[in-house]
Amino acid sequence: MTDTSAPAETADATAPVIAFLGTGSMNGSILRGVLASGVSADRMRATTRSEESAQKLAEETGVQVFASDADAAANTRAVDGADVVLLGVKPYAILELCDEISEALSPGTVVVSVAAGITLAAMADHLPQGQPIVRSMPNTPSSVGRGVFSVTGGEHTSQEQLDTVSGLLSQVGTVVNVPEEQIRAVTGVSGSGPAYVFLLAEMMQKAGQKLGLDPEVARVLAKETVSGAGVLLSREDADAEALRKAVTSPNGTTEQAINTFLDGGIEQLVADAVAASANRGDAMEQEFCG
Ligand SMILES: NC(=O)C1=CN([C@@H]2O[C@H](COP(=O)(O)OP(=O)(O)OC[C@H]3O[C@@H](n4cnc5c(N)ncnc54)[C@H](O)[C@@H]3O)[C@@H](O)[C@H]2O)C=CC1
Ligand SMILES: O=C(O)[C@@H]1CCC=N1
Repeated sequence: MTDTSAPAETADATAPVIAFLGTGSMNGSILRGVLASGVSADRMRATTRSEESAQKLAEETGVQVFASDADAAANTRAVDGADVVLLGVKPYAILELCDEISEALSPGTVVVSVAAGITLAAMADHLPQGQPIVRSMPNTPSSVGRGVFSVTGGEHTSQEQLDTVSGLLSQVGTVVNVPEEQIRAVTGVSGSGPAYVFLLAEMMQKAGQKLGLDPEVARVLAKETVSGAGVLLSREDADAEALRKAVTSPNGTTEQAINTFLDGGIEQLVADAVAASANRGDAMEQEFCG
């Protein structure tokens, strides 16, 4: 275990205590976002697989971090006394983690899974009878407070408990409520979505290089274009179509590029890619939840 000294700020004793179990890309993004939103490190605990990553995370964040390879009880220690437990391990490991922490959970602790392909019913089978459960589909921009999350409450989750989880997640992004059968679509659009945008940036950089730009210049142009366009789109009432049209002069350069995308079938390709992500979520449900 890596036990850090108490952080300087005073913890808000009314804020929920959150345990982040498995703090890789996704749960690490949420943890960092929650911390940056002003929640005290005193109200959080985390676990990682290795002692080395536990130490790094503890030093970076001031959160108490337990390493599961050094301490077999790491996850149960982190859960003890938590109001909300965020399960952030890979899908294949979620149900085993539910079994592992079951005895340490209080009846009112809300267990939230951010995993693709793990159903509420499967989690309920691996947690104590009546345990409040929430299934969420997040995305990584939550690390900068710009995530988007779907939430779906389980059978024994009260509206108040769902509101607690939504309130927590809304500190690092936008929260939408969806029925469980729509999580596949959320996964296709926003869960996997940041990767599509980064892929576009990568491809723009490569295309710029092909046209003779220095690699570093191409990188800066692609990165600043994609992130700058994201800022424009993030403004209230901004509309993607209107913003696109504002760049596209009649018979100008952009029109040629947009027509090339459309003639090349980008609309169908994007629909196919979003559906492929959703379908993979379905297949994972079959694989891991029976
Ligand atoms: N990466 C993403 O953009 C998104 C991921 N998700 C979901 O988030 C979950 C995690 O995915 P990533 O963060 O991408 O994976 P990751 O591999 O980056 O993170 C998982 C972390 O859990 C740790 N871990 C594994 N077993 C552990 C244990 N027993 N105790 C403590 N720590 C343990 C691993 O060392 C690793 O750091 C998955 O279920 C995925 O479906 C959902 C939406 C988006
Ligand atoms: O690729 C994955 O399986 C996870 C779930 C959504 C985004 N990343």
